Amino acid sequence: MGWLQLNRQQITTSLPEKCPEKEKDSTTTFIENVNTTYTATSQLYPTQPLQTPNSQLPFISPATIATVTADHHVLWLVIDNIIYDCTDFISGHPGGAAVIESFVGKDCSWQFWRFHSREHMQRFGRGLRVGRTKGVRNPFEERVRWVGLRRLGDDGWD
Ligand code: HEM
Repeated sequence: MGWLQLNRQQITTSLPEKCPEKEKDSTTTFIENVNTTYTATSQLYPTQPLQTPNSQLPFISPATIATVTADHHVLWLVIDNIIYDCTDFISGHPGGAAVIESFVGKDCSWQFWRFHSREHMQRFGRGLRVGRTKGVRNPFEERVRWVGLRRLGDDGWD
């Protein structure tokens, strides 16, 4: 699968033994580490309440998605015309960061449904919704797999 790169490695960073930073409170945020691009964008396009139906999410055009994600500081994905902000989620994604990074600003609906259930989406995806859109392209064509008269994975849910 050309579009898939699994990354299960645990990325750990440790400070050298004699580093003075080790003495400091681990909750300190250093100003040079604050991503102002993301802060501004997340204020402009906040994640939406869990109870908001998809149809009532704010509409964000494909052009805006392209602009917002252009510098890859803001990691938006589109799945079934819903925009998910994975900027904070990416570091904890069990499937690794690379797969999410490779779809920033793009549609990845069919790839997403190959690996996740509806329950995954409800539990982990719903809280990441920032808006809805229409017309964002998936860079890869889906190879349709057929089982009898039904499409594999088609459980009738939308
Ligand atoms: C809204 C965005 C996403 C959310 C909330 C999400 C959530 C999750 C969760 C909860 C798991 C663990 C599943 C389990 O325990 O069985 C997972 C695993 C995984 N995800 Fe995602 N994911 C997202 C986007 C993506 C995308 C775009 C891809 C690639 C197309 C991807 C590929 C994978 C893979 C390959 C795994 C590992 C599957 C396995 O080990 O069987 N994810 N993701």
